[in-house]
This record gives sequence, C-alpha cells and structure tokens, in this order.
Amino acid sequence: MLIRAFVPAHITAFFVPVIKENPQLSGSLGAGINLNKGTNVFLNTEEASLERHIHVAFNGEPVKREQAKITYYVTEKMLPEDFVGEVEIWQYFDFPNGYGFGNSAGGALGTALTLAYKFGKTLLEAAKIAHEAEVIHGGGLGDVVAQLTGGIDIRIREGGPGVAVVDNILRDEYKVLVVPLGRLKTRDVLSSDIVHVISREGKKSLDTLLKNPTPETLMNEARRFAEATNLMDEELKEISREIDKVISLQSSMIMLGKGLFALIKEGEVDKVKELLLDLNLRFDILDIYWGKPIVGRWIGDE
Ligand SMILES: Nc1ncnc2c1ncn2[C@@H]1O[C@H](COP(=O)(O)OP(=O)(O)O)[C@@H](O)[C@H]1O
Ligand SMILES: CC(C)(COP(=O)(O)O)[C@@H](O)C(=O)O
Repeated sequence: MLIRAFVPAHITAFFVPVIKENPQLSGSLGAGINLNKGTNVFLNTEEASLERHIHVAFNGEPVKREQAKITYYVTEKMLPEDFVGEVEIWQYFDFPNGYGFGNSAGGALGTALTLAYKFGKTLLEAAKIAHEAEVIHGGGLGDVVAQLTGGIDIRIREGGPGVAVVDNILRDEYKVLVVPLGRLKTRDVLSSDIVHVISREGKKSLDTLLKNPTPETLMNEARRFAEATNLMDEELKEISREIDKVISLQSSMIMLGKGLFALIKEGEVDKVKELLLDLNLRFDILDIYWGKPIVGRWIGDE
C-alpha cells in the first residue's frame, strides 16, 4: 500500500532568523506565500526482510544518504524502533531544488506525514520532527510551520510546530507569479555576515506589515527588505522593474533563491505572460494554497 503526502511549496517574502540551542525553539519570523504546487511524497514499506533498509529517490532518481540527510533524519526518527524491512521514500518536486520554494521542508514534512500515517503518530509529532531536521541540517527555518498553516502567512512568533504563532492575511483575489532564475544556498546565506542585516531589516518589515497587514504592505516590505539586505542583485532588480510596469503591486525576490515573485490580479495575467515570453524567461502562475498538507492512502489518479 502506497501512502502519499502533498506539502505546498512555500516562498518567503522577508524573514528574521532566530537560532537557539533547542531546534524546537528556533525558527524564523517573517511572511510568505504557500502555493498550490509543491512536493509529493510517496511511502512504500515491505516487512519481508530481516534488516532495516531506507531508500530515498528525488524525482525518480535514487539518492545517497549524504544527499538526503534531512529525509534520512526524519525517517529514522519516525520509524518505530523495532521496525525491520524496506522503506522507500519517493519525493517529487514541482519546482527546482535550491530556488527558494521550500523543497527541503516539503520533503521533510511530506516524509514525516506519510510515516506518521503508517505508524499511528499525529500530525504535530510528524511536523516537529520535520522542523527539527530542517533546523539541524540548515534546510530552512520557518517553512514547515508556514506550510502547516497555508495561505499568505505572517510568522509572528518563531519556533517549531506547537511553539510558533502563524497568522494569515485574508485576501483571495491574487494569483502568484514566480520567475525562478537560479539557486541560492540557504545554509551559505544563514552562516554569512549579512545575517545581522537580515535580522534588522526583517524586524522592520514585520513591524510595518503588522501595523497594516495587507498584500500591498507585504509586497512593499518584501522589496524594501530584498534591497536593504543587498540580497537582490542588479539582474533581479532590472527584471523586477519590467514586471512592475504591467502589475499593480510591486514584485520582489524569492527568499532564499535567485528568483522573483509577485501577487497579480486576474486582469494582469495576459500582460505578465506577454512580457515574460518577450524576455524569454521561465515562469509560472499559481494559486495560493489555503489548506493544510494532505496525507492518505494512494490509489492513483482517478
Ligand atoms: N537532485 C537533487 N539533489 C539534491 N536535492 C534535491 C534534488 N532534487 C530535489 N532535491 C530536494 O531539494 C532540497 C533542497 O532544497 P533547499 O536547498 O532547501 O532549497 P529550497 O528550500 O530553497 O527549495 C533537498 O533537501 C532535497 O529534498
Ligand atoms: C528563508 C528561509 C530561511 C529559507 O528558505 P528556503 O531557501 O526556501 O529553504 C525560510 O526557511 C524562512 O524561514 O522563511
């Protein structure tokens, strides 16, 4: 029996990293958006053999333990101690890896949820392990708690599941444009000198957003944060300015990847498509995902 979980992709607009000794108290403040595409994880277990073997595949390709540290961490913590047999974890990503779509968190949470479903653990138990794996291995900080909430999220208290407080901006008239251009290593950015600038500017953005929690403020602050931290390079700024000519809210940079995102209205879709085809750039237009992650038995596409 295959078990499947879906976890939305999550893009961050701005953030404040908060790292403490206890991973469950670590996380991030900030804001972001959950998308209706993301990560699908399938779990298959066979109890035939006498030893325990874990197999992981990304987009159909088997990967070694070193390339899938987060998934192995989650799997080992979630499996019952006396479990022996084969465990297969198949992860499929709708977005490229390392581009700021929260793939590592999607894989971690999806894996934890399928194992929780199979072995009778709860959503919260699974989510805590996924968050812990993310923090310990430098995958992300606030993605898991945001993905658990859905929608346009504002993370107002940091921490793992059960500790963090995540709010939502309640507006549904927008679609999300994403323009993925390249990778940015989350771990490298979070271990660099600019972390104190990120914290300072992230706090300012969060304060401003909380005073006036609208999509307009979100995008203005996303852009201000991206420029003030110097994370947004000239190429991104140039494309962003072009996009801004055809939409009403500002576009900004996906944290943490080399890419752009924007909230666009139905009436702006055609103009945006035309522009990006003209610029010869890869893009996607998605809906905001308002639900929780999904887990259950998989019978195939109906
Ligand atoms: N070919 C691949 N090699 C390594 N990781 C991959 C690959 N394809 C997908 N992934 C997944 O992407 C994750 C990396 O995502 P991460 O660097 O955190 O980026 P982001 O969170 O910005 O999407 C890995 O943890 C893994 O789950
Ligand atoms: C911005 C980031 C620290 C990393 O995001 P990603 O590269 O998508 O893993 C995120 O986890 C957050 O806390 O907001």
